[in-house]
Amino acid sequence: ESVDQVVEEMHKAKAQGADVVEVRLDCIKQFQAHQDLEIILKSKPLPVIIVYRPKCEGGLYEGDETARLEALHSALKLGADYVDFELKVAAELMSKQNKLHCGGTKVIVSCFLDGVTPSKEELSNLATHMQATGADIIKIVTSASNITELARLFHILSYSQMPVVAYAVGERGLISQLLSPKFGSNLVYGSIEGMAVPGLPTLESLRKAYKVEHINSDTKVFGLISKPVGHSKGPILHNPTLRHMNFNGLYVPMFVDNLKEFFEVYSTPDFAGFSVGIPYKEAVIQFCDEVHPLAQNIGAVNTIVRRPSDGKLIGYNTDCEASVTAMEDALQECRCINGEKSLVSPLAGKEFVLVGAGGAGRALAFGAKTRGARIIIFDIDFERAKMLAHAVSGEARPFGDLPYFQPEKGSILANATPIGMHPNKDRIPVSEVPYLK
Ligand SMILES: O=C1C[C@@](O)(C(=O)O)C[C@@H](O)[C@@H]1O
Repeated sequence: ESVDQVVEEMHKAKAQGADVVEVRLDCIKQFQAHQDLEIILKSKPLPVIIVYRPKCEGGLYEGDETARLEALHSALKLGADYVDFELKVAAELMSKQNKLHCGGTKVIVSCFLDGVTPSKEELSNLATHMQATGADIIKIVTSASNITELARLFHILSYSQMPVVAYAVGERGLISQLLSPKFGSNLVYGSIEGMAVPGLPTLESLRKAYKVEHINSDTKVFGLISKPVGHSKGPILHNPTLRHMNFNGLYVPMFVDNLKEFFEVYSTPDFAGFSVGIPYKEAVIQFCDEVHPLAQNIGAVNTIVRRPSDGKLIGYNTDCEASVTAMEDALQECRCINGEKSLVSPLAGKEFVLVGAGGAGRALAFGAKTRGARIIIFDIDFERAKMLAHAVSGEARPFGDLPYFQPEKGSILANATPIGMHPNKDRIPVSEVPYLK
């Protein structure tokens, strides 16, 4: 909001690994164009993009248009590395002055499209129109309401003859930014610490979790299909693993609203595999070409591989074995006798109280059954609880009875509900104070 702060934040951006920094003049209070730009451009530690967004284009500037354009021209004259002109302005300037440039400054012509992302043809026409202004780089930003719209932006990025930046903002737009280097984007935007911008990844995540500098056209994409998706630790788990294996791949969160449309649009070998999260673990089975017998039995898939030989989607369930062995490992630690682990599963014969009979719950129940546990199931949908109980020879209880349930000593409680998920991490589905008869 002040020139001093701009200078300070530019240095922070550099320290956090940015290559270029965008300065939004419209955010500076009592902005004095010439004087302030001189300070900013003299003290810049990195190449700078100067942006001065008016309110009608999503910015904060509400003043006179002539003063705004004069400020942008000052930035050109003072040697800003890049100046961003909105398409409308750029087209007008070109028709009046026949030029947008000054010195070595590069001109970005930008366009923000609110609402549904236009078709590929419309986007191509728009890109041609933007290019005709004499821009060095064109930048198209949309507000995607569905992840499938992003494929049109990837198309523009892949086929454009000139440098393009194209991405969508919002939770559903995130992968357009993370994957944009794969499809040829010139810049990836990230926000610096303490200045989170809704819908933009943080610079730190771009550098540390996603390592965008390593992404290229051969990078295979893996993603978590889920809704919501922001809670997942998947990216910080899988991306370092992929790098450790020297595998050119990237794991990204994919906010999916419609499974059918998703699989239709993202059907190329570039999209090599998926994790499946809440609420799709059961519904996704119908989109798999083949399903592993264990996953078929459980009725839930949490991992999909696109088979390289024929592109078919093969569904697996890794939740079952993973969750049960995690519990066994934890219980074995308490059971070690003279440093020896017992060969019998510590779940054998135990009371196993499962809350939530959805995709994750089903995997847990099947896993616990293979280890000989006695399974008691609660779910807000009693029919669903009964169906699962029938499949694992367990017992379903009405959800309303949960607060009064008297567990056996040493009984295991498994929470397979969204209760306790980010951001309400300290919640659990039962009372912490036992019910006393
Ligand atoms: O349950 C989980 C967690 C997960 O959904 C996630 O949020 O990262 C990913 C799934 O593959 C896994 O089965």
